[in-house]
Amino acid sequence: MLNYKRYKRVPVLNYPERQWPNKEIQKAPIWCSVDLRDGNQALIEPMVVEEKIEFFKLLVKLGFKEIEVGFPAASQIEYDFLRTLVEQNLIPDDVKVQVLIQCREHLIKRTFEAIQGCKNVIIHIYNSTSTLQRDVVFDMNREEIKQIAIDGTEMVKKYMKGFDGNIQLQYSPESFTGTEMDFALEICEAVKDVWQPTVENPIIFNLPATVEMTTPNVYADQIEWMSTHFTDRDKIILSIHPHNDRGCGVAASELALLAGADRIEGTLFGNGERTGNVDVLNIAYNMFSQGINPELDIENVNEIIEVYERCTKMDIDPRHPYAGKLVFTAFSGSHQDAINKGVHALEQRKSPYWEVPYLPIDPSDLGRKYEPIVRINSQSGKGGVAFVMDHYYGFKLPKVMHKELSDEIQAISERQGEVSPSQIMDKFREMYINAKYPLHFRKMRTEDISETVEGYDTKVVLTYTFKDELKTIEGFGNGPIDAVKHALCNQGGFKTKLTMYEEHALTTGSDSQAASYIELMNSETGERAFGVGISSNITRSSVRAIFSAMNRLFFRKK
Ligand SMILES: CC(=O)SCCNC(=O)CCNC(=O)[C@H](O)C(C)(C)COP(=O)(O)OP(=O)(O)OC[C@H]1O[C@@H](n2cnc3c(N)ncnc32)[C@H](O)[C@@H]1OP(=O)(O)O
Ligand SMILES: CC(C)C(=O)C(=O)O
Repeated sequence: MLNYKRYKRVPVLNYPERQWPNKEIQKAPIWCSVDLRDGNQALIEPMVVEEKIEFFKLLVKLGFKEIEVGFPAASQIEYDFLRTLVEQNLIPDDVKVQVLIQCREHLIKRTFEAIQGCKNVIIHIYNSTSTLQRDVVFDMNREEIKQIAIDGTEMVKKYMKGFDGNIQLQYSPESFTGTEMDFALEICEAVKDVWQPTVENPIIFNLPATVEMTTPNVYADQIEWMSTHFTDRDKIILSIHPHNDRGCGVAASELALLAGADRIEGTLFGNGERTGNVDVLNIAYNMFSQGINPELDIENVNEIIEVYERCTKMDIDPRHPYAGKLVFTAFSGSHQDAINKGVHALEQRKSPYWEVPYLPIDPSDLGRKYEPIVRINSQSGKGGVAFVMDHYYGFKLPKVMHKELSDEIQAISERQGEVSPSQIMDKFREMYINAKYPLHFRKMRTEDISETVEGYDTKVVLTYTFKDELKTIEGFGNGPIDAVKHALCNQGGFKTKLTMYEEHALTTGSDSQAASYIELMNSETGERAFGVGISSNITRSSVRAIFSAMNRLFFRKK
């Protein structure tokens, strides 16, 4: 049996004044990417300088204005990377580079050497403040831990004197979520007192869920409590830095935004320590799907995936929100049916809003234009097959035809598994369009007859083969379709009734084709069959559909 008694419940904050449950996200936060630091420090193979440069360029292209580039005092690669950014002039003027350092003098000194030449830098100092780390890692009391932060801030003030660019200070009470709130507040206030931020150059207090320890509402309470208890709130940017240990990083971030966070640190696709940092793209796409401008240029998720996978050597899970290969694909019949109907309704209503069941956003808005929304396997239904015929080949099959084709495709999928669109089209062609034996239409001439013959106004002279023998016959009817049907029925001794007729253009432009769909009923037996014809001429496509239906009704092997 699982020994759950080994685990203590994380204390929750007693905070009944909370306001965040009544709020809504209204705008994008300040985004800060920590891919090149927190993400990178968790990789099996951390990125080399060239990979970091490529990744940095991607982040700039996506619109990140704050990018943590590493821990330059930690290793030569980290140091060299920042120097390369500076020396190759790769940091746009409107982008702040952020560097992480422990509150230790030799590391701070080295970091200031690394940032020489940068215009805008966020110096990010941290120390662990949680009850557990104070006890087992540092063996220090609250005052001693606070002193580390104060000393670190003073050291930054000392070294910034010889620096030309703009410095903003960020302080993280690391392991914040395991820290008593009054102590987290006390230590931040102590740092603030030393730093003396201004409204123009606010200090960033970054309150990390270094380890996600409990439910997202508790993190939101902690963030709102801090936000409402800070003094000089207008001189503070409240930043969050959630991890995803319980799989709730995105939820915790969203609730923390409601609770007053101004800024989010996270990574693309949630790379990072253990289960990762929060996935900032996920949050941004969530905002986008609510009609909020995410203020990131994320309209080509495939390009982001490509650079990410190459540089980090990590894969995106097929079910990853927005980015996974399968997240915009429906295999199951009822989902496909609803998507098929939803897409048609969208086209017909011409609404400016995207509203399709099971698809929270239009995949093409993320640059996922060419990926299949509907894939066909044994779980699929007639709506899915109709969707494939329409979306890949432009055939808008009449509803009454859906089942017959779908039954055939289902039989194939039960034998072989997934059925590709081209296999579906091949089957459709084989069943309907190529139903040209024994009756095969060749040509026809139509005449309007003013003096009606037996009440008909159209005469056709029809040439076709029957079992490869060429024949030319005449027929009369109300319009060419009726006249051809009568001609064939009289010639062959068949009695039929037309029970369905639909047609539409297949493509637009000068070489457009028409598709015609017909259902004929054998008036003696009640049996029915569909026929399909295509041609650049609408009359000819209808006649081909009649031939197809006649062959299938009277000559198909049962
Ligand atoms: C939650 C996070 O992600 S925090 C960021 C973590 N990232 C990294 O650690 C990656 C880069 N780090 C490194 O490469 C190394 O840690 C270095 C180069 C920075 C420092 O290396 P070292 O000095 O050899 O060792 P280490 O990091 O283990 O330092 C431990 C010492 O620093 C102290 N320390 C740890 N964090 C801090 C801090 N934030 N401020 C001040 N002192 C600290 C510890 O108490 C310990 O002290 P002790 O030696 O007296 O016991
Ligand atoms: C340095 C801090 C912000 C950190 O990475 C964390 O707490 O996860």
